[in-house]
Parts: sequence; structure tokens; C-alpha cells
Amino acid sequence: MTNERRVLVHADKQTLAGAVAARFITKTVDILDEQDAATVVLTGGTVGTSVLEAIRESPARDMVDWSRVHFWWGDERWVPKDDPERNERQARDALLDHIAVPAENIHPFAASDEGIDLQAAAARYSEEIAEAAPFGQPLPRFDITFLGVGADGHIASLFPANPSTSEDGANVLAVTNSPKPPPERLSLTRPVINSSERVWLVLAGPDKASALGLALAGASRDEVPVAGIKGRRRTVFFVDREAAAEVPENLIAPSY
Ligand SMILES: O=C(O)[C@H](O)[C@@H](O)[C@H](O)[C@H](O)COP(=O)(O)O
Repeated sequence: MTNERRVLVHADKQTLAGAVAARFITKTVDILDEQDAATVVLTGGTVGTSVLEAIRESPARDMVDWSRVHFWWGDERWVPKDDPERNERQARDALLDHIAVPAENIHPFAASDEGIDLQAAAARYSEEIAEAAPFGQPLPRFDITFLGVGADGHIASLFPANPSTSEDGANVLAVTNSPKPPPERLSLTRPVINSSERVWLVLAGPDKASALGLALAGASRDEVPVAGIKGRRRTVFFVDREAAAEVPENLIAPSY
């Protein structure tokens, strides 16, 4: 199988979430057959959260040995720990609080009410990522990284025409001018995201069609950040029909 970006189209958002959940469970079981642990990077956003809910509701859920799965985040909103807008809070409600994953396997960003400022929170997460890396390696092996995609083509908290989007000298960014509220966020940088073995992008709805079409047609990664995303082994766009409206036919994988 090549590392070319693949587009898998599903009838609607609910079907998409169910299909991604099933694929995630199967792939994670396979990874754990070959490795001691599986490392997953979660995304915020409604589609990413729907996928976590579908994993929770899957009858196959506990085929995964959750004790060997680690969870990180691609980005986080700079809000208090228990704010319902916090990606960690939404992921715990959707899945993490419902599976037997050890607390020490969950690696959230700091929250705005934990006594450090945004810049220090970015530095701390960058250090935690580096500390989790195998000896001699700069980064952990991220086996699956989920990303939602904004209508403007943003991924994580990397937004168009924003100098921080092309920042590649750090692992984690402090974002202070996000066009998507809240304005202050924390985000992995593009090189860290692209260090992932697999990047799974999940998007649904007609408002995503333009960004996806542009990205696959070769748009600038600074103008359409999702255009600059590519995993080391696999890059799969899981989309619904509405989001696929501007995807060239030859890029759409046959649906079984
Ligand atoms: O913290 C966030 O807001 C997300 O990480 C963000 O990147 C999100 O994934 C996209 O905006 C898509 O969101 P939807 O899936 O809700 O369209």
C-alpha cells in the first residue's frame, strides 16, 4: 500500500464515525500484537468527538487492551481544567472515562487554572513529549494521530496565514490569536504531527468540501494547513459525501 493520501467516503457523519471507530479498534489490536504499546493523538472538534463516542459504543471496544494504550492531544483550548470546551474534558466524557486506561497513560495539556501561563504550558508539553520518546529519539512513536479539519483548512490549532502554522523549530506552540474560539490555544507543530505513523483526518459537512478539495489539489500548506499534513506511513481522509464534493474522482478510494 502506498503512502499516498487516501480518501474514504461515507454516507454521512454517523456512518463515518462508526467506520472510523471500527477501523481504530482493529488497527489498535493489530498494533498491540506487534508492539508493547500503542500511542494515539486525539483531536478536538465535533467529528473527532463523535468517533470517540462510537468507539465507546462499539461492542468490540474491549478487544483493545487499553492498559497498553497512551493518549496525547494534538491541541487544546486554553480554558480551565473542567471547562466543557476543553478537548480533554470532551474526550473523557466521550471515551476515556469509560475504558480501563490507566490514569498515567493519559497525557493532557495543562489547563489555564493550573498555575502556569500559556507559554509555560507549551514548554511543559514539549518536554513531556520529549521525555516520552525512546532513548536517542526526539519524539515518541505516534501510531495514530486523529485530526479534525476546519472549513478554513486548519488542523489542530494551526490556522491559515498564521506564522505559527509554519513554525517547525518547536514541538508545541502557544497560539494567541485563534480565529476559532477560544483565541488562546496550545498545538503540536506540523513536524510533530507529520512524525506520526498514521494520520487519520475526520471531516464531515458541506463547509469542509472546499478546504479538502484545495488541499488535495496542491494548495499551499500555509494557506490551507491540512495540505501540509502527511503521516510517515498512512494519511487517510475519512469524509462524508458532502465534504467529498470537490475531491477529484481519481483520489476517492473504492468503497467496499
Ligand atoms: O480544538 C479544536 O477545535 C480542534 O482540534 C479543531 O482543530 C477541530 O478539529 C476542527 O476545528 C474541526 O472541528 P469540527 O470537527 O467540529 O468541524
